[in-house]
Amino acid sequence: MGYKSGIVSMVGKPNVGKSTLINRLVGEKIAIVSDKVQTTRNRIGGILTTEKGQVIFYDTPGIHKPLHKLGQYLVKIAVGALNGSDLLLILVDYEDGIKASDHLVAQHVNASKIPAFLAINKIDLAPSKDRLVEFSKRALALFENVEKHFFISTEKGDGVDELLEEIIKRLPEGSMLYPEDIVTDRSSRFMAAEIIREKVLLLTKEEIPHSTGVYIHDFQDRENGVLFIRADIIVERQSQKPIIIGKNGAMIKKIGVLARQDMEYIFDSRVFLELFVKVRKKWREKDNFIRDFTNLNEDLE
Ligand SMILES: Nc1nc2c(ncn2[C@@H]2O[C@H](COP(=O)(O)OP(=O)(O)OP(=O)(O)O)[C@@H](O)[C@H]2O)c(=O)[nH]1
Repeated sequence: MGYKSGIVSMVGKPNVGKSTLINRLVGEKIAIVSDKVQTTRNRIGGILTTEKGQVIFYDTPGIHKPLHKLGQYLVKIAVGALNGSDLLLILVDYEDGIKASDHLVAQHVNASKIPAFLAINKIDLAPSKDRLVEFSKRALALFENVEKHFFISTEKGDGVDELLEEIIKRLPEGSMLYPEDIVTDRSSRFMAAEIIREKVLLLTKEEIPHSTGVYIHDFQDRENGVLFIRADIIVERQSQKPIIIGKNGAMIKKIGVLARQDMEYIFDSRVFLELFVKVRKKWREKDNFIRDFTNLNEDLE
């Protein structure tokens, strides 16, 4: 068998574990992970190169019913991302069960006619094998193009190696699409913005997450070997600003420290990070703001 290569798009409702799986597979912190829904706002290619093949993973934003303009756009990316994939990897969540959002995912997946694997995730939370089998039957009934299904725990790692092996086997023969040492096709700017947003989500409460954007103003290698990054955290309401800044600046300092630590690890460089908070009313309704603050790279219609 020759060398394999191809694109695998992960699909599944928000919070099903797509980012965790990509991180586990690719082994570096690429897609940001949080326990709040709709973390992933963009397509993040995690690239995995082994002796047998190269897989380009796309982590698509969760497909869900759009509630506002940004939501509509996210759905558009999720559906658009399926075209051009060699294989779809559908994730369903044992813990959360089959919901309306899974039916929505199934609609898009079935319409695409692209071959698919189904991964039943979070099996570490299942009380018995029987329950899992019963759940898998219900999940399989939703999808028309599933060739194989797998039981996995992206968090614990169970079943992930076997899944990967089968994915590579299923891809077409072909040479590497990217150099061996590349793990993502996203820009460092994008990664920096996502890291900051992850820390905001992690440290603030419910009122903040869905209305937060990050805009990277400066991203420069300085002569002294320090990477200088200046970024704005964008909120929608004046009342949200003090939450992010915190008492005497304590919160923004914490966000900055945690983000900088991750950046230094990922960029393998010392990082100087400067953060500001800006209020942009209703930015999620305005195309130019959406483009800047979510770092989306595709044209809005
Ligand atoms: N117990 C358990 N939790 C998991 C597993 N996989 C993911 N999680 C948790 O589920 C939550 C969501 O995981 P993500 O990887 O961010 O999910 P996602 O599908 O990328 O989410 P969106 O970006 O919102 O679409 C996180 O809190 C994970 O820690 C698993 O196998 N077992």
